[in-house]
Parts: sequence; C-alpha cells; structure tokens
Amino acid sequence: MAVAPIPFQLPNITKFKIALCQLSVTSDKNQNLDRASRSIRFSVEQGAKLVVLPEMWNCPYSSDYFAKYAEDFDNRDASPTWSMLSEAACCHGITIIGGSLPEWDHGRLYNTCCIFGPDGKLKAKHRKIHLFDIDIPGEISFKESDTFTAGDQPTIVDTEVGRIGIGICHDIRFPELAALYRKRGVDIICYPGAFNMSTGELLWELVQRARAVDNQLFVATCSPSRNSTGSYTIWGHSTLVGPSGEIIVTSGHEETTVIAEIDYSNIQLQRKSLPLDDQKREDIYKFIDVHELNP
Ligand SMILES: NC(=O)CC(=O)C(=O)O
Repeated sequence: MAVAPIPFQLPNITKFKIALCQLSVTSDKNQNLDRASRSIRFSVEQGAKLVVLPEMWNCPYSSDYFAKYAEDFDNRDASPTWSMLSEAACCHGITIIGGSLPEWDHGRLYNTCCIFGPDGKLKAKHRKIHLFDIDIPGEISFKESDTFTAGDQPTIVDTEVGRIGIGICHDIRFPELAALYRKRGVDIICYPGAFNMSTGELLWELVQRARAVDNQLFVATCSPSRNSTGSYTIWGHSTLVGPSGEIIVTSGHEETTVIAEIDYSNIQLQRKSLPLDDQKREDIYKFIDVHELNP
C-alpha cells in the first residue's frame, strides 16, 4: 500500500536568508578552510541563517586527492575541517550544510556531508548514495567508485530553518530520492555538487528545476567555483530554485557568495494552486506492469 505523504506544515520560521558559498578550491587545505570560514562570516553579516557549502571544498575534486585530504570525524582533534564547521555554526548561531568532504571510517572512504546546528553540534551526516561514475569517450572519464564507498541512507534533518533533505551532486539525478524526501515532509533539498563542463551546461539547471517542480519544494545547490587547472573542470552556477521550478537566484562560475530569501509560504501556495498530491493516481501506477505496456 502506498504511504500517504506527510501534509505540508508551515515551519516555525517561514522566511529566512540562505547563503550558497561558491568557493575556490586549491590544493592547500588550510587556505580552503580559511576561505570557507570567511565566506560563512560574510553570509552571516548579510543575515543568512542557513549556509550551504560545495561538494569537496577542502580538497580538489580528484581521485588523487580524496584519500590524502580525508579526515576521521570520530577523531575530532585530528579533524580541522570538522572543528572549523562546528565552531562557525556555534559562534554565528546558524545551521551549516557542510558541503561534502572526504571521510575516513574504518578504512573506508566516503563522500560525506555534515550538518551542524546553531549549538555547533552535528545534526546529521549524509554519505553520497549514488557514486559518480561516467565515461564519455574523448570527453570525460571519472570513477568515484574506485575510491569511495557508497552511503546507504537517505538523510532528513529537522533544523531551525525547516526540514531539510540532503543529496550530494549525482544524487540529484535520482528522482526517487527527492520524491521520498517530499513524502517525508521536507521543505528544501540541499545538494552540494560539482558538475563539470561536459554535464553542466545541459543538465545542472534542468535537474534542479525538475526536482523542485515535481516535488513542489525548494532546491538549493552549491558548487565550487570553476578551476581551469585540474583535469576535472567544475561547472559552477550555484542556484536556488523555488517550488514552481522558478530560479530565485543563480551565480556564474567565479568564486562568490550568493544570498537569497526563502519564503516557505510559497510551498503552501504552489501546492494549493496545483494539488499534485491529491491528483496522483497511485492506484493506476501500481497496476501498470511492463508486460501490459509491451506485450
Ligand atoms: N560530482 C558529481 O557527482 C558530478 C556529476 O554528477 C556530474 O554530472 O558532473
């Protein structure tokens, strides 16, 4: 039997500012931490209550670097990135979606997003579920599964700024994950990401708007800025999309901090004018069998 979606409830906070920190990432980890810390401070000065960082921002997006830059989050004293994020969240009293970082756990590497609350405590951890393996001859070949182990849990976290679902980059291509979040009452899905020059132009904006409009919720993405040196050239264009698929704000490919206002009453409005939940025909979808369609 299909599980009924949780009806939309306006969170305590309806309007707030979100910041997308599109950071330039170098091979100098300390410099990356410093840049992130300054961008978070700037976001707070602009009034942001929710700050999102990019996929792989303390480490270049390259299989040669992931293991070298990885940190063990259970050993906090040896995890400068963890400490910086936790302190920043606590000292500014904000929620931080900590982009993604290479994480060591019992000899395995994960592509992991840590979410910190305004008390500086870890609220949740999302390990990238769908690893990015791609091979377009003559264009790009990249295999995350050579180095990373895939996560096996969706991540929904209740924060001061609403119920947030987390995905990391390639996770955005899988509508089932976003639909699950929608069913569980998520207000905004945050996807730290790092699309590249082969996938970015055609797909980056398209998939964000698709996830937002299908599920009538907010979608926020945050990418590193474009690097022109490494073998993997980042697309950039961090974006916030609203519940009717409209782009609220987007950036270019350069380093920048994007600030925008989120108004959750737009979810209510959109779902009232187009009540997709009431119109869904789960009774029909569940009876359609591949053999019936292709005898
Ligand atoms: N980092 C990624 O998962 C990249 C990706 O999905 C892409 O299309 O590029």
